[in-house]
Amino acid sequence: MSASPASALDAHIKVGLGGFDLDINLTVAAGQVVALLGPNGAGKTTALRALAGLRPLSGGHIRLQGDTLDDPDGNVFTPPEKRPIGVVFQDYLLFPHLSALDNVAFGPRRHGMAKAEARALAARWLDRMGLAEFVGRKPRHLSGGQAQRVALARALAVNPALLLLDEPLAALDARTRVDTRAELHHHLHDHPGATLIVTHDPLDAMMLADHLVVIEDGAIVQQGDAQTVTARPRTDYIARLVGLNLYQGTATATAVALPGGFILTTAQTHSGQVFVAFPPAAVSLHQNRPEGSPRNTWQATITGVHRHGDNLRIQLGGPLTTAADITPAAAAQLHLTPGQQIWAAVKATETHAYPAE
Ligand SMILES: Nc1ncnc2c1ncn2[C@@H]1O[C@H](COP(=O)(O)OP(=O)(O)OP(=O)(O)O)[C@@H](O)[C@H]1O
Repeated sequence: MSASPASALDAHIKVGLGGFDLDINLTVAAGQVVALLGPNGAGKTTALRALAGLRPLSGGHIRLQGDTLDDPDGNVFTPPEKRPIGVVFQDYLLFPHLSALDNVAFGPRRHGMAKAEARALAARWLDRMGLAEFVGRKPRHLSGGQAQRVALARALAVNPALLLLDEPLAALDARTRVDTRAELHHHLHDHPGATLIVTHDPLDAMMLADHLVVIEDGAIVQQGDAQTVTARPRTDYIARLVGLNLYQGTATATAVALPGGFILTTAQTHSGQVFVAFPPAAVSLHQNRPEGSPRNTWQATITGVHRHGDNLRIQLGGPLTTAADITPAAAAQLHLTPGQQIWAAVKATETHAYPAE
C-alpha cells in the first residue's frame, strides 16, 4: 500500500515471533492522532516496539517523512536513538536519579544540543505542561499525573516527527485519568507531528484520536473514525467495547437467518451477509411470551447477573447469546436468578442491520 503524500508515517509492519505474526499497514498524517486499539495479545506493543526500533521487522517497511527507517529487504535498519521519534512508555521510565528538568533535557542533549540550551528548552516544556514549580523534583517526588506530563514533555522536547504513546493513562487512578486525558488531548492537538497511541481502553482511543485502527491477532479487523467504528462494529471484540450485542447472518429482506437457525427481524431491508446490532438496553425481559408490535421474542436462560452503572446487566444464553440491561426494580419484579428461563424481546426498530461485506 502506498501512502498519500500527506502521510508522515507510512509503515507496513511485519514481525514474526514464533507462534505469533503481526502484519499491519499504518499511515498517519502530520498532525493526526491515530489510536491502535485491540485486546490483550493483539500485537499493539509489538507494533510500537517495531516503530521505535526496539524490535526488528521481518518484512515490510517503515518510512517517516519520506525517509526509510526500516527496510529489511534492502538491509536498512535505523537504531532507536537515530529515529526522529518520541516515546512515552506505559510506566514513563523516567530516570530516577535525574530531576524533572534534566529528564526532559536528556533528549535534546542526546540530539547534540548544548547543555544550557537543552535545559532552557526543558524548562519551557515543563512550564507549558503546568509543571514550572516541579522542575527540580526527582520522579519519586512527583504524582502519577505529574510524572506522566514530564514523560510527555521529554518525548515532545525533541520535536519528534512521530510521537508514540503506550497506554499513556493506564498507570493513573480514575480521577487523575479524567484530568490528564483532557490535558493530553490539548497537547496532542498542538503537536505538529504524527501521533500513534497504543491502548486497549476504548475511551482513551475515542477521546484522544481522530482515527481508530483495531487489531486482533496481529491483523487489522476494522478502522475508521470513532463514530463509524462504534456505529458499525465488525467483530465481537469491538461490539463489546462499544456495548452492543452483535450477530452475523444472511438477510432476506427484513429477516436475518443466524447460523444456529434463529431468525432476527430487522427494520432495514438487505440481502446477503449482514451484521445486526442492538444495545443491551433494547432488550426487555418477561415472565410470559410478550405480544404486540413487530418484535423478536425468544426463550432464554439467565447465565449471569451483574451491576452495570445504575442498572443490572443480565447475560442470556439460548438461541442468542445476549446482554440485557434492566432496572433493579424490573429485576426484583421478575425474581431473576441464574439458570432461570425467561422470555426476551427486542423490537425490530431497535436493531441496526448493515452489510458485512
Ligand atoms: N518476545 C516474544 N517472543 C514470542 N512471542 C512474543 C514475544 N513478545 C510478545 N509475544 C507474543 O506476541 C503476541 C502479541 O503481544 P503484544 O505484547 O504485542 O500484544 P499487546 O496487544 O500489546 O497486548 P497487551 O494489551 O496485553 O499488552 C502475544 O501473543 C505475545 O504472547
